Amino acid sequence: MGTIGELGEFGLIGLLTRRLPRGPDVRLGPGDDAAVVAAPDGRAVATTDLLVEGRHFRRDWSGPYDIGRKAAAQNLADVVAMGARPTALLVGFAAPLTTDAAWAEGLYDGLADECRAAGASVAGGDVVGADAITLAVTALGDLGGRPPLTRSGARPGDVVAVRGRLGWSAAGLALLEEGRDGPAVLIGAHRRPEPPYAAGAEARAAGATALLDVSDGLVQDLGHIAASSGVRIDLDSSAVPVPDVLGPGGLRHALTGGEDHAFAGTFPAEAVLPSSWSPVGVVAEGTGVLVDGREPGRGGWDHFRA
Ligand SMILES: Nc1ncnc2c1ncn2[C@@H]1O[C@H](COP(=O)(O)OP(=O)(O)O)[C@@H](O)[C@H]1O
Ligand SMILES: Cc1ncc(C[n+]2csc(CCOP(=O)(O)OP(=O)(O)O)c2C)c(N)n1
Ligand SMILES: [Mg+2]
Ligand SMILES: [Mg+2]
Ligand SMILES: [Mg+2]
Repeated sequence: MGTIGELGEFGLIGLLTRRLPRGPDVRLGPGDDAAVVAAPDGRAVATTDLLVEGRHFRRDWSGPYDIGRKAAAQNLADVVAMGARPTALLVGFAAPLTTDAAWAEGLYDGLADECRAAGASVAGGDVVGADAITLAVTALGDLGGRPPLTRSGARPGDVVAVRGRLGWSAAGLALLEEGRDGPAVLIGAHRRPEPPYAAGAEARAAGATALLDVSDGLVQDLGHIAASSGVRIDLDSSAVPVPDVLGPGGLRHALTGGEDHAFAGTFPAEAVLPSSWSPVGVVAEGTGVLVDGREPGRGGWDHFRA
C-alpha cells in the first residue's frame, strides 16, 4: 500500500476517514470545515491529551491498533471522569512521510473501535508530516443536563473508592523496559488500557462528590482532588486491590503507576457503591494525601521530571 507520503495529504485523509463509522452524536463530519456534534444539554465537555512517540508509546513496543485504542481511551476516560457521556473525538495526526499507510490504517481502526466501546466516534482531525509521530486528541462529551463531577467536591467524612485496574500498565511498562515478554496480561494492559467507562454513570448514581481518571498514579491524582477540594485524603494501602500477577512491586505500581485510566472518586459515607468499586480511604480535614498515615514518597508520572 506504500507510505503516507506517497498517498499525499488528501489521499491519506481519504484512507483514514473511510475507516471511521459515524457515531450517533455526530451530525456532520469528517469532511467539511468543521464537524457538527450534538450537545443536547447545551454545554459540551471538552478535553485534550497529546501522545508523543517515545514518551507515550514506542512503535517497537506497541502496534498501531493498540496505540489508537490507547490514544482514544486516554481522552474518553477524561470525559467520563467529568460524569459526561463521550460523543466525539477530533484527532490531530502528525507522522513522518515514510510511515507505512497500513500503520496509519491500524491506528485509525484502534481509534474507531475504542470510540465505539464508549459510544462515541471520530468526527474530524488534521494530518501533517513531522519528524516524530504525535497524536493530539480532543474529546467532547454531553452532561445530559446534569452538573459535572469535578475534582473540587470532596468533603471531610467522604469515602474514597476506585474502579478499574491500578498498576497493571506500569507493571507492563517495567517488563517492556527490562526486555521481557510476559506476563502477557500485564504487557497487554500497558499496550491497551481498559477504562471502565460505566464508572462515570455508576459514580453519579452513587452520589459521587468528586471523580477523576488515574492517568499519572493513584496517590498523585488523588492529590488533585485533595488540592481542588481543600481536604486531606487518607489512603489505606491494604484496601488497594493488588492482584498477585503484579508481582513483588505490585503495591508500588498500584499507588504510583499511571495509564490504566481507572476511576477514583469520593462519595458520601452512606453511599451504596456497586461491588466493582473498592473503598480505599477516607476524606479528612487538612491537605495532601497520606498513605497509612504517612507522607508518601515521590511517585507518579511527571513529564517534566521523567
Ligand atoms: N497547555 C495547556 N493549556 C491550558 N490548560 C492546560 C494545558 N495543559 C494542561 N491544562 C489543563 O490543566 C489541567 C490538568 O491537566 P492534566 O494533568 O493533563 O489533566 P488530565 O490528567 O485530566 O489529562 C486540565 O484541566 C488541563 O486542561
Ligand atoms: C515509551 C514510554 N515511556 C514511558 C511511558 C509512561 N508514561 C508516559 S505518559 C504517562 C502518564 C500519562 O500521560 P499524560 O500525558 O500525563 O496524561 P494525562 O495525565 O494528561 O491524562 C506515563 C506513565 C510510556 N507510556 N511509554
Ligand atoms: Mg491531560
Ligand atoms: Mg488525561
Ligand atoms: Mg499527566
